[in-house]
Amino acid sequence: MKETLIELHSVSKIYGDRKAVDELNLKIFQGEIFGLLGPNGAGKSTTMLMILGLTEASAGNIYVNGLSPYHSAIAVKREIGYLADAVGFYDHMTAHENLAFFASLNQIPRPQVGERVDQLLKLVGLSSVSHKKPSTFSRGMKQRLGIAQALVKRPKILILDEPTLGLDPSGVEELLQLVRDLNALFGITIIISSHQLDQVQKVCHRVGLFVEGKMEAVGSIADLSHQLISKLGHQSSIWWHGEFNRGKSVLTESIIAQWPSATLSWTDQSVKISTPQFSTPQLVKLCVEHGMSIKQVQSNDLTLEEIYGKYFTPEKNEPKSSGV
Ligand SMILES: Nc1ncnc2c1ncn2[C@@H]1O[C@H](COP(=O)(O)OP(=O)(O)OP(=O)(O)O)[C@@H](O)[C@H]1O
Repeated sequence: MKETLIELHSVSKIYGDRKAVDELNLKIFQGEIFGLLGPNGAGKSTTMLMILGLTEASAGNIYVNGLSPYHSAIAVKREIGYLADAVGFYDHMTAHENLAFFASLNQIPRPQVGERVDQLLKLVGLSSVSHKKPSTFSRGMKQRLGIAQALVKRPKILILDEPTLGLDPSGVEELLQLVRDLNALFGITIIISSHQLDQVQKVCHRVGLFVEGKMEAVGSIADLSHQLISKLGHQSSIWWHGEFNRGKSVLTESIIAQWPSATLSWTDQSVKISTPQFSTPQLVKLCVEHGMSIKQVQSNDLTLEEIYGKYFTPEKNEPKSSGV
C-alpha cells in the first residue's frame, strides 16, 4: 500500500472576498511525481505555499509527514525543498559560493559543505560552470541551480512552482529529465505545478486538475481519460472509401437503436460517433454490415490537453451532432 506523505482535508484559503482554494481534499503519496495543473490564478501556488507552511490555511487541515506545516513549521520545512517561480541568487557570488552559503544557512556542518555542493552541482549538470556567477547562466541553468539549492538539505519532498516556464525546448527536456532522475535515484516525492500540460504529462505519475480553487479531477492520465470518457462519452471516428451516402440513414437508425444516447456527426467521407461506453468494435461491425468499405478507424485516446480542454472549457468541446 502507498504511504501518504502529504494530506489536505477540506482546505480553503480566502483572500478578502476571494476563495483562492476551495475545500481541497488531496493525498500525495511517498515517492510519486504529482502534477498540479491549472490555468493562471487557479490556486496552485497558494496550495504549495500552504503545504510549505508559508501561508496559513483559512480552513481545513494539512499534514506533511503527519505534521502541520503551520504549527510545526521548522520540522516541516526541513523535509521540503522549494523552487519558487522566481528564483534569485546572490550575484556577487559564484554558483558554488551561492550553494555553500545556502548550505551554511541550513546548518549543514562546515566540513560537509564543500563535498555536498560539489555533488549537487554534478547532479544538476553544472559542475563545469560552478565558478561562474549565476547572472551569466541561461534560465534553464538557473532553474537547475535553484533545484540544487532546494536539495541542499536533502529533503524528502521537492516542490517546483512552474519550473519549465520560459525555458526553450532543450531546457525543458533537461529539467524534466532531472526531475525523473531525482525521483528514480533518491525516491524524492515531487510536486510540480504547471499550465504546460504536454510537459507535465511526460513525467507525472498522477496529476490534479485545478480550476478556480477547486480540484476538478485527480488521477493518472489513464484514470483521467476513463473518468472523462464515462462523463462525456467515447468517440469513434470512421472513414470510408467510395460512396456511402445511401447507407447513412439506415446506419444511423441501427446505431440509435443500440445506443439511444449516441450522437453522430457526418462529413462527406467520415462519421464521428459518440457513445456512452467504448463501442468502437461493435460500431465497425455495424458499418461493415451496412455495406461501408472502411478506410480508417480512430478510437479516442484522450491526451491530457484534450482532458484539460474538456474540463476547463466544456462548452467548446461538447460532442456535436448533425443530421444525416
Ligand atoms: N497574497 C494574495 N493576496 C490576495 N490574493 C491573492 C494572493 N495570492 C494569490 N491571490 C489570488 O488567489 C488566486 C489564486 O492564486 P495562485 O497564485 O494560487 O494561482 P496559480 O494557480 O498559482 O496561478 P499563477 O500561475 O498565476 O500563480 C488568484 O486569484 C490570486 O489573484
